[in-house]
Amino acid sequence: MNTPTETARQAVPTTGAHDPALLDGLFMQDVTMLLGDGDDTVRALDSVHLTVAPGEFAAVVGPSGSGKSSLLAVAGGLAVPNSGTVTVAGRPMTAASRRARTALRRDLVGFVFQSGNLLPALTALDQLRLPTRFASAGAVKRDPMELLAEVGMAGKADRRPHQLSGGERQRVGIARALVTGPRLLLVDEPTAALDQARSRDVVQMLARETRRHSVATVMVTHDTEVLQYCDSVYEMMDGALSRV
Ligand SMILES: Nc1ncnc2c1ncn2[C@@H]1O[C@H](COP(=O)(O)OP(=O)(O)OP(=O)(O)O)[C@@H](O)[C@H]1O
Repeated sequence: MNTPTETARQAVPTTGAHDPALLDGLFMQDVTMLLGDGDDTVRALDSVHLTVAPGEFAAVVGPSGSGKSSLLAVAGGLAVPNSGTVTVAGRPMTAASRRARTALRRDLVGFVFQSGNLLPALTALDQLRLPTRFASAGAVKRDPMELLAEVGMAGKADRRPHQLSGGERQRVGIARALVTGPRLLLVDEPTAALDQARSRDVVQMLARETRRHSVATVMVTHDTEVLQYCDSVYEMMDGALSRV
């Protein structure tokens, strides 16, 4: 059986024509994005190539200001690059109108933020129920209680964020991101607010959920300790991405 990384390599032919519409997971080809204007223009992404297959857990490291947030924004259709191709499950995240991009993002992409970003007034269970209400009719919806159980939070389903620890909030955030059955999971510094043991737990959980749900996951991190749980590691430097 192929590892996710081998599948990822095979997914992009090195020669000849290929059709991004046939590629599952995340596919980014020759993506360049300029930010700012005039003398202050920055090449936030510089000819970036990245393929992440379903079930693959990819990490992106790099210094502050190197373009990691820009990469997540473009992959998730929150920003449009100046040039290049970005597809998720074969659907174009670049060419579509803002409205179409919003719909694609809602149905195909899950986001996990630094500190969970939960809504203070909602219980853990309601954090997961909310996005299922906004998902389109055809979108996959997973059972919120089952997902909470998967991340070890079934016993605390009725707790609000202030009644949870940082690691627990992050688990709920991961479950929430998965409840609409995304094909791409974008994770921004999930361990920034956690100690080493909890960081490991959370990242191991991300690795497990990535495989279980066959989602392509991209995690930005400064935490080199957790890279051992990832299938592939990339480094961002002045907007250019290279495999480590
Ligand atoms: N709106 C903007 N206008 C001009 N330049 C910008 C803008 N947003 C970001 N930049 C610049 O683009 C580059 C990439 O920024 P980005 O936020 O993607 O980096 P990062 O690697 O995520 O940084 P950090 O780790 O500090 O979050 C930086 O040089 C930044 O200053």
